Amino acid sequence: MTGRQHTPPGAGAARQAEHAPTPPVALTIAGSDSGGGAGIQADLATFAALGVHGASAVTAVTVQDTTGVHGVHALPVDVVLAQVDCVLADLAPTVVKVGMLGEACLTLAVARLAAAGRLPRLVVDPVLVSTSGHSLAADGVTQALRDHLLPHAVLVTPNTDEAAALLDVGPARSVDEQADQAQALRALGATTVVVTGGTVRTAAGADRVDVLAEAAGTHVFRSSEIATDNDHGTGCTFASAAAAFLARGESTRDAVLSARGFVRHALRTSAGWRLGAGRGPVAHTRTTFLDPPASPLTSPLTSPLTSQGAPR
Ligand SMILES: Nc1ncnc2c1ncn2[C@@H]1O[C@H](COP(=O)(O)OP(=O)(O)OP(=O)(O)O)[C@@H](O)[C@H]1O
Ligand SMILES: Cc1ncc(COP(=O)(O)O)c(N)n1
Repeated sequence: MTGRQHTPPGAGAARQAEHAPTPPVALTIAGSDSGGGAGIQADLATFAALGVHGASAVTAVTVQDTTGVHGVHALPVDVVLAQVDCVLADLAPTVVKVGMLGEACLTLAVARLAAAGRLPRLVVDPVLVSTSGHSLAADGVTQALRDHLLPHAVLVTPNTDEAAALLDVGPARSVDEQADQAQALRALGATTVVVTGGTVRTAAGADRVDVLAEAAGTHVFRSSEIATDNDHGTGCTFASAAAAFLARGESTRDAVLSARGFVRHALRTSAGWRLGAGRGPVAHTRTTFLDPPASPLTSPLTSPLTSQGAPR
């Protein structure tokens, strides 16, 4: 080739993009939701929205839409572990998020990897039952999670029903009971536990309450409920957003606060959507959180830590 090469329009931008900083990598080990609202699909969309490269190990294929779960097909344990192995070896994720495991044998196999120190900064969303009421966990999963996997987690994110099931007690009837359950779960060995989705009736409607338990104490985050029919997958989105913020370098407590802000923004953004005949997905990727790219981790995601009465 002779002379100066022709530079096509936009090539400068393309070259710049080639030199974008390497993103952090997170691995999600979770089930597929064919409707795209929860599970692997929610996790990867959330990672992408937050500038984190998402790798995935699929544990099960669910036949699912916004109206419910119509079938669950577990993948063989060795197929799941092969996905995890190759991602760990090649992409070196710095955070691993676990969602639906489905079967006790897989839960135990993942716990063995965690015990061997192979799952860095483990975030566990102990998925047991879908919001639509379909079981996503076979016999023995609850016990395997409680006795073998949770003790290795830096963060566990049960909703109030999952917390009660893991502790084999009734659902919390007050914020104090929700806090007691968060601390009781933490006593099983996880560094931090946040029990999500408590509801407190108010004169104006309702508040949603998440309670975080850590070594330093218990923190209650309380905000007004967002009126929407599109709340399918909020738990997966919350846990994967927390994993993404951990991967971006935030402390666990800050990552939880940022994840809360992300989910609330996603809920608000999708509140007017009509996707499917049932409870639609939240707006995982229609967020403007990280715009402009400069100082991406400041407002409006983060909010000061408060006990009682977090930002609305
Ligand atoms: N309608 C709502 N308004 C405000 N916050 C909400 C609403 N629904 C869920 N959240 C928040 O979303 C986060 C995770 O929600 P939640 O506890 O409902 O998870 P989950 O029950 O595991 O969700 P899912 O099972 O649907 O994936 C929490 O911070 C919770 O407070
Ligand atoms: C594959 C998969 N993982 C997790 C959930 C929980 O989400 P939800 O409680 O919103 O149904 C789900 N429905 N499907």
